[in-house]
Amino acid sequence: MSDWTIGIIGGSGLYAIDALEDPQWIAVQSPWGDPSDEILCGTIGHVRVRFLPRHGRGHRIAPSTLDSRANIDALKRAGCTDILAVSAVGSLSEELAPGRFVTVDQFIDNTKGRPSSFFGDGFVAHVSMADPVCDRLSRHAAKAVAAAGGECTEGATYLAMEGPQFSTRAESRLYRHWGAEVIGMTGMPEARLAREAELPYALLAMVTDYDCWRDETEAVDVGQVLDRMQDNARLARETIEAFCKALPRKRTPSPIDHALDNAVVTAPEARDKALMTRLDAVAGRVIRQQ
Ligand SMILES: CSC[C@H]1O[C@H](OP(=O)(O)O)[C@H](O)[C@@H]1O
Ligand SMILES: Nc1ncnc2[nH]cnc12
Repeated sequence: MSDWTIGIIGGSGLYAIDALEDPQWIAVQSPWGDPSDEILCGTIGHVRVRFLPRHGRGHRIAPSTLDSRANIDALKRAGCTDILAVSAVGSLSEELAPGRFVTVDQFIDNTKGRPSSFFGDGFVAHVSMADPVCDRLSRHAAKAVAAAGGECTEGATYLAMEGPQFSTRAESRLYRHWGAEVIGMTGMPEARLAREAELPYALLAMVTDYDCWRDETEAVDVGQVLDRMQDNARLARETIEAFCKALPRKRTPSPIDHALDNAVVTAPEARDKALMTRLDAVAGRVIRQQ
């Protein structure tokens, strides 16, 4: 086995993966809440894989109520070194037609009131989100899409909306003016939390629709998203398999493994013990150092 443990977060339409050897659903407790489901643990080639369906099996959990803190914390507790998240997205760009895969490299967070940090009073920390994804994983994901026979555009700005309703036409056009290229409901705060947990994170998005800005296309509905996802599910699964199999055996360190170095501002004597206990997985590395 290599030293990669890849957490895969499966989005709409991706609730399990069949390429896993020795698959086992395992419940992982988190002090932050209930993860969306048990974690499907197994291996693909030389890589340990921990798969978590973002909305739970059967798509039980809505984007606004799914507990991203519990999900990221549980994946960290399950030993993940890196996370590849998969999402269905609407396209805000003519060139990104339904069926295409996209690696996200920037986010605009327009979600409202979701818990978006592990830190707070008693343990204040500020990580950089300037470059919110791991380039190495994103490049690797794009190559895996090509190896599986799909087409992937590298680098797009993802607008995270609250939902669960889809956007109005005015919103959809506004987001295009803001420079957003794809839209979804779950990429934030997930990406922020992965960074706080020092987990390199990449978001592989599958374009399912043109949202509602394009006059010549029907406005998005959930049927369009799920139909497109069903068409793409095989490609998504083969991409995940190709992604794991092509990882080099040796995982060289990423700067994101140390995202909390120089991020914590609360003096050791002013820290909240109860919060530090909850942070044992996410920030244990820096807590133990100080
Ligand atoms: C099922 S349509 C809207 C739903 O699909 C996307 O989910 P995910 O990002 O988990 O693939 C979108 O964000 C919404 O949650
Ligand atoms: N148009 C859209 N808006 C928000 N989330 C989506 N997920 C898939 N398509 C979407």
